[in-house]
This record gives sequence, C-alpha cells and structure tokens, in this order.
Amino acid sequence: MQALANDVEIRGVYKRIGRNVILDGIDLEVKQGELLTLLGPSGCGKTSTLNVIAGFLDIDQGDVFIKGQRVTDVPAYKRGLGMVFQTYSLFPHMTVYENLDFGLSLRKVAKDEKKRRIQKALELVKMTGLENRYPRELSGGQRQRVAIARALVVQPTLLLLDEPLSNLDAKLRHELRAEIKRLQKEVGVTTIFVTHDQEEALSMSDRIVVMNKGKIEQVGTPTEIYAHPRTEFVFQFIGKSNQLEGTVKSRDSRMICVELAEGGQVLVEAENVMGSDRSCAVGDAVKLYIRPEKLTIQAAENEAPHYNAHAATIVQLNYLGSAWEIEVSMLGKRMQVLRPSIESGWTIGTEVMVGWNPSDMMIVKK
Ligand SMILES: Nc1ncnc2c1ncn2[C@@H]1O[C@H](COP(=O)(O)OP(=O)(O)OP(=O)(O)O)[C@@H](O)[C@H]1O
Repeated sequence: MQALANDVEIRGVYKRIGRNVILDGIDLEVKQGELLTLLGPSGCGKTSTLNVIAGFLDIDQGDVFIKGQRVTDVPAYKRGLGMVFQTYSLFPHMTVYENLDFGLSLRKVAKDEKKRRIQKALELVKMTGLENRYPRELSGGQRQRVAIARALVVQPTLLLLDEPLSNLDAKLRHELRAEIKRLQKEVGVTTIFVTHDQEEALSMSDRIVVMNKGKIEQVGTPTEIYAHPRTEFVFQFIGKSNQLEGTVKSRDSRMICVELAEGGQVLVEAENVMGSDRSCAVGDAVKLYIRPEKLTIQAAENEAPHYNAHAATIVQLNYLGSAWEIEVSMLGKRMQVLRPSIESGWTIGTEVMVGWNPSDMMIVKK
C-alpha cells in the first residue's frame, strides 16, 4: 500500500511565553484523512499545538506545513480551517441556518450551492428541521452539532476540534463521540482533536499523540498507546495500573527476572522496558506496572496458569455492573484486579491465587 501524504507537518516547534516554555520541540505529522488526537493533562500544550496549526499562536522556532505548503507566517483566516471549541461559539443572534450561511457568504458561494451545502451539513449532524432555531433554543449537544456543521460546511482543509464534548453530560458525550467518528470518516476530512479524556481518545482516534510538559511522549494507534506505552508517563496517564518495585536479578534477550522488594520474583518480557533509553540491566532498581484487567484470579487450590502467580487475600469486592473490581492484598501490597465475574462464595478474606503473563507487565528503571 502506498504511504498516505501528510496533511500537516510540524517541525521543531518551540514556543515560550514569559518564562514558560509551552512547546518544547514539537515534531508531528498528520496523515491525510486521519483523526489524530492530542491527549494529555491540563497545561501540557494541546491547545497551544492546535493554535499553532490554526495560526492563532505565533512560534519562536520551527515550521508548520499544511498540504505541503509552508504556512508558518500565513494568517489564520487564510489557512482554510474549520474549528470547534469547548464553549459554544455560535453567533447567538443568528438562526442555525444563518450560522451556517455566514462562512459561505463570506466566501461568496452561489445561493443554490449554499443551500445545498447547508442542508447536507445539517443532515450529517442530524439537525435537519431545526434550521430556524436560535442557539438559545437548542440543547448543549445540539449546539455542538451545529458548531461542527458550521465548521464542515465551508469544506475546510482541516477540522480542528478543541475539547468539543467536555461541556456535555456523560451520555451525550458518548453519543457525540461515535457521531464525530462516523461523520469524520464519511466526509474524509483530516481532523485534529484535543482532549484530556483518555477514554475519548482511545475510542475515537486513528492515532493518539500523548503530550506532557510541552513535549510529545508517544505517537501511536490507540492499541499501541494502551498496550505498548513507551514511557512511564504514558502508562500511568492511560488507564489504571498496579505498581510493584524490585531489583533486576537476571535477564536474557527474552525475559527479565525481578526480585521484588516485598519478597518473591516476577518475570517480565524484555520487550516491555519503558523509558527514554529502554535500558534495564542486572542490579538496576526498577518499577513494575500491570493493569487490573491483566491480572487473573482463581481459587487458591488451583494450579497457577502463569509464570507469575502469587498467593493473595481478597480485601474488598466492588460490583461495577459489567465487571468486578477485586482488591487483594498480595506481596505486602494492595492490588486491583478487574474481572467480568467471580466465583460464588468469594468474600472478603477469601484466599486466592493471582497471576499474570510476563508479556502484560511493563518495567522501567527507577
Ligand atoms: N497566553 C498565555 N500566557 C502565558 N501562559 C500561557 C498562555 N497560554 C498558555 N499558557 C501556558 O502554556 C501551557 C500550555 O497551555 P495549553 O492551553 O496549550 O495547555 P492544554 O494542554 O491545552 O491545557 P488544557 O487541557 O487545560 O486546556 C500552560 O502551562 C499554560 O498556562
């Protein structure tokens, strides 16, 4: 398959405001037609990166290319982008129809063509029939749909979405997530989406860029980011985790054996070393991470199914509806286990065996 062209390229972007370095050497490529998400904690530079692409934030060093053209010094209004923000940015004194018409009239699109495009955009976001409503007569979700339609109606080169769902309630957020994903693929517009919500990022994106303190930690597909985090930060930011500590006792090219601080040994696949240089030698003090859903749990008398298996005691049982969250005391620590079901009769104090696969544990030098 031929490699897709890049719609956006950012090279060595550096930006300082006052004493704060807010973007510290950002290199990024956005492929044609993909939905790329910028994910990270508050203040990590997601919005600033989006604003650099949009042309709202000038930069101290580096370059920005859109569709192969250097746009570093091109003003925002000439970049041909569609944007949707967290807060509703519709014109309050205009109807839905007029809000969509505005950008088309500016671009001097012919009347019939305008009408056709507005109808099509409203159809895409399922807002047909509400053309004559004012923003104040719409729900939060409907307003964001109109904002998306308004961004799309001008057929932008790129669609930029800055936390468009964060003011909506959980159910609506879920619905709109799926819809944005569907319509993005239907229209085929290259989209950059900003969020601090890891579930939103995992469920919607073709690729995710995890940012931390003005730098990119990792770029990858949702499964790469979740299952093969390259840094401790990415592992901890995406999803829940249990942590153990120890010292590397032996290793070969395939496996690392760690002597735990609390006693006992565990095996970790050598591929799962995180950190900038991904090094891990005998004698190194290390931290080990495992996600709750990767731990298996069974009655103490059964034979352990994994290399890593340890006696544990149930200390808490939480029923979550779709799963059980089981807290166990093990290796002198409390660990979370997440399973779809538990054996009948298990209760606080039940002795169990907790195990996991060496390929599911991540390791990083302290
Ligand atoms: N105009 C400004 N003046 C000074 N500092 C700024 C300015 N704009 C942003 N910053 C700082 O730059 C850093 C990155 O901000 P940015 O808005 O890009 O982060 P973010 O990841 O989008 O955060 P959030 O999720 O909270 O919106 C923050 O530390 C912020 O305080």
